[in-house]
Amino acid sequence: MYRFVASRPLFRSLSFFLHVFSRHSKMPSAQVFNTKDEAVYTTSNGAPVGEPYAAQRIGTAGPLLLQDFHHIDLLAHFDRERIPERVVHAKGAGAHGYFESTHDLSDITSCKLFTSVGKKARATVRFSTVGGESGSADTARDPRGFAIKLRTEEGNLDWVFNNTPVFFIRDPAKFPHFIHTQKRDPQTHLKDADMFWDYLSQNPESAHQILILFSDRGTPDGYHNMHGYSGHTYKLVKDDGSWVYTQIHLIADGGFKTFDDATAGKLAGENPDYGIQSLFETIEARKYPSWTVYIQTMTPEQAENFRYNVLDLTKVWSHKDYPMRPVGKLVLDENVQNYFAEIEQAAFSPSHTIPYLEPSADPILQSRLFSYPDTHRHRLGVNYSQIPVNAPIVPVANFQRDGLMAINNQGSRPGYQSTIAPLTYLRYKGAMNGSPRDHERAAKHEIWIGGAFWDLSEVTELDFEQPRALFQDVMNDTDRDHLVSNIAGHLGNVKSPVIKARTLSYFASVDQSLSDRIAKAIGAPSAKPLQVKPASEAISFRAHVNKTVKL
Ligand code: HEM
Repeated sequence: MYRFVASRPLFRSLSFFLHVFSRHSKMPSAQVFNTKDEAVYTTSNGAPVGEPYAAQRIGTAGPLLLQDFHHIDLLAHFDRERIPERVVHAKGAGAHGYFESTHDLSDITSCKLFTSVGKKARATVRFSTVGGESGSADTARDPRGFAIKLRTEEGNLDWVFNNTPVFFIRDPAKFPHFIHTQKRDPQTHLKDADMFWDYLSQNPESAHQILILFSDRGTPDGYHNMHGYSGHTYKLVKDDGSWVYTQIHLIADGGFKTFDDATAGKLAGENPDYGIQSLFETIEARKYPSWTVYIQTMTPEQAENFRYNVLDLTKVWSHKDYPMRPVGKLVLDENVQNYFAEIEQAAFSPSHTIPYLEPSADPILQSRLFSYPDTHRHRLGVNYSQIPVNAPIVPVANFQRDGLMAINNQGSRPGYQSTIAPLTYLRYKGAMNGSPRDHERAAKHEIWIGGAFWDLSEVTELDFEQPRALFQDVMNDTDRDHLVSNIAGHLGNVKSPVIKARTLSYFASVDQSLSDRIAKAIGAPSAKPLQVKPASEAISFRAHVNKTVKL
């Protein structure tokens, strides 16, 4: 009795708040159940229950009764509360908001979202760390995920981005190896510095990303004070079949704020949920976080003359040669009502795209197009796209039927191409992969002809140019001091002298003084750069195109 009397005023004000909030919620798929003041406590089949804490038993001390559905319902559901956490990016935070187009891109794309100034799409965003489990610290040194779902009139567009413009790998089969080295050792079940640097020093194309990760950008101040980058090259397509390569950037209007290593480490102990909390409280205080969305573009001809492979995710495009062009704004203005329903169950995929915004042939991106829906089927079930947070705001009409949790099973519509209730087919000229294109340039980078190769990229001197420029020209003295001490703090834990020496060679390939400063800090001998082929022996994108494409 005491429990109910004591908790009722709190329950009443909370449920009133949820009720009011849900009525005004702009989030189309947010669901709030039983928040009305007069809600009656029930079993899952809606039958009223007198006392939630009571269990049926024989007498007052005998065994429990199987007929007490309330009790079984309660426990059985509780036993199944957990779903698999994401294999990577398990720890996260999220909110809702909107994207608004501020500039007309109709000279380069027919994508409706980007060709009409003022067009808006409701958004759900999930930020995350990568390597840690769902209870790990928000301030860990790690890249951050920045996943955005935009609900457009032509279906959902997901931008599954990170807060760094480059990545550790460019050969997709390396991903599970790399991730395993960031997670726990199979025997000790501990994170392991030897494993971490053993992998990286064998795969030096990671150097660019590692320099960013071990700068203070590796420990952002919360989730909403950072930029987001597509990293991958995408394609913006026009109705006439012409297209440009593009890179997408979200630049935080409040700037990219970071912590130094000591502050991040302290917060990891004191408040592991710092990022979740600061995002929620910032939105509650109506200081809505916002980003300006820009693109860089490159024509197919420019791509063939670009110094780097346009499909290489370890490289950035110079802003001078490929200027940033504004596109729109992303604003987060609504906290979730129910974290699990609206964020944990959110399923983002680079393959969720809309007409005229297409993936490039970047092999990592191509591999991700498969991996995300695959993991969603495992994590959330085959009908994951019918969960309210994932459901498009436009009607879905196709021939997919049944399966676990089929909530929108498309009524009486026949499950085959039928003349009884035919579906209408919109024959876009330039829409989605494989549609007809009449432009010669499109054909050139669209029709790939060649043998089936086991492809694996090679590291050359070219791979150290951008990290070297980052270290020597972009970073200032403080940045460089922090970089050295952040790396030394981690590499100093490595036990194997061989791995330590190879890692110092890896950094010497970027800059000898960087390597020597780290070596001094960890008390190791100076190391020479890795032996790799000269930049002139790197296979250019033009050579790849000419080798595999015949018109
Ligand atoms: C071959 C390379 C990659 C593979 C196989 C891969 C695979 C995965 C998988 C399986 C998940 C878990 C998804 C889920 O359970 O919902 C995930 C999450 C994620 N990945 Fe990747 N990933 C790769 C590279 C990348 C890259 C290059 C980026 C960014 C440019 C990225 C950004 C993200 C983000 C933001 C999430 C979290 C999505 C969310 O918040 O639900 N990943 N990745």
